[in-house]
Amino acid sequence: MEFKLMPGGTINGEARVPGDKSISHRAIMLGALAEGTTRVTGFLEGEDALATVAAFRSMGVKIDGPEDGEVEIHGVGLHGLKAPGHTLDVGNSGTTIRLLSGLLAGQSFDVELTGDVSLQQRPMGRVIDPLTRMGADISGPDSKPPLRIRGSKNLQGIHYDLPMASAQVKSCVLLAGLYAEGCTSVTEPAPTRDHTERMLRGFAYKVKQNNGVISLSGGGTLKATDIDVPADISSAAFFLVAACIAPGSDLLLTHVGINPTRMGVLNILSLMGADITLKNEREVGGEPVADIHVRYAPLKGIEIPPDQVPLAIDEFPALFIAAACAEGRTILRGAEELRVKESDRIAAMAEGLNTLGVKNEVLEDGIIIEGGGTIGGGVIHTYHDHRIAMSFAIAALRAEQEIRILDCDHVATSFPGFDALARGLGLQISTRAG
Ligand SMILES: O=C(O)C1=C[C@@H](OP(=O)(O)O)[C@@H](O)[C@H](O)C1
Ligand SMILES: C=C(OP(=O)(O)O)C(=O)O
Repeated sequence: MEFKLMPGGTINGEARVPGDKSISHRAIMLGALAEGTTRVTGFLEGEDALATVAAFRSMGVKIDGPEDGEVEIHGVGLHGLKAPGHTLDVGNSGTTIRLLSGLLAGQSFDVELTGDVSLQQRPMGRVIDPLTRMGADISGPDSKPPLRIRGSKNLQGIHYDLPMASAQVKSCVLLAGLYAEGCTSVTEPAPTRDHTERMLRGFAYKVKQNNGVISLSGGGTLKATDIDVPADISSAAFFLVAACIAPGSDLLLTHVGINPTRMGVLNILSLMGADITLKNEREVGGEPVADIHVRYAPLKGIEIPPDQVPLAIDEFPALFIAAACAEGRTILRGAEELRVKESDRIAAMAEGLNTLGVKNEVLEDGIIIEGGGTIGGGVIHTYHDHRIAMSFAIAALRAEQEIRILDCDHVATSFPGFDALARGLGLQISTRAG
């Protein structure tokens, strides 16, 4: 599928974007391993979260739905999973493969995990290393998928000092820790999203946090609970930026998760001069939520504070579009993790910005973008990456010519219905098979 965008437009109205991808994955995983039935509302019916559902169904877990965002998971307890009998293909989802690696390292059966062409290029050494230290038997060619995990290993709790700021690695180690003897603890170089810790507590599992050390002990049980998944701030980010850059825009995004470990996009846009206000702040099932009101305001380029980088990691493709529309220069450093996402997001964004005539300089760990010039048009390659596709779609609001975006099927991994919602809010987007 391709997107075609006519230049210009404003963004107006009210919308609730689909459910949070990180929370949706974790709801299925913990619900499956809990005692009792977990009911989820607001679940993301995107391909990544559905890959997690399919994986647990293949391991004998009865899951009803999703239907209109509602899912019922009939938990089998921490030791109730069954051997899947075939390779688990988790598609495009890095979160699924890395978190599952931790959970499956402590099972009594062998399992193989793989994914699509993009996932097969992503580094798995980052989970193989700590899991091996815990006593797991896990390997993959060149430390990439397919991953083979041999069961019946007795895992030992370890302390792991994460070499990179990654919530997936942190979560992988903590989830393996549920099956390990003794205490498993982690420290991270910078805070990353804490949905796993919050949700474990929601399932009545004790997780401690002391002076930056996050720890739990193996051998407990998870108790089923109800989960209301907020709208995904990573999906909201495209429309936040869209409304910021298109003169005349006025947008309300409802029920968005504003967990402090996900707030980087709001903090960075505010530093750039955005007109954003949070309304109706509340807490839903252990996660803070708000309605976000955003109006057009002229943006200025900034040097992005390093502590905001892990808190906005998936939002940088959209933020690069904001930077292209801002007056002056925006500098991002310390974001080398962007190179190992669904695509090398620094390279893919730089290539697209070049196509549109936006001056930029690629750094090993970031990019410098010269904003305020004209944005042209052209043909964009997405490299199998949903966030590259959606970012260049919103760039059309300030472009002078048509933008064609190739290979947009992957948008459905995180944001099913993006094009229809975007059209309803004012983006001049059409789709075509291709
Ligand atoms: O834990 C999670 O749900 C995620 C963690 C992040 O990945 P890293 O842990 O690789 O930074 C993020 O990019 C991904 O979209 C979701
Ligand atoms: C990096 C992402 O997801 P994952 O790692 O789960 O593939 C993303 O959604 O931007």
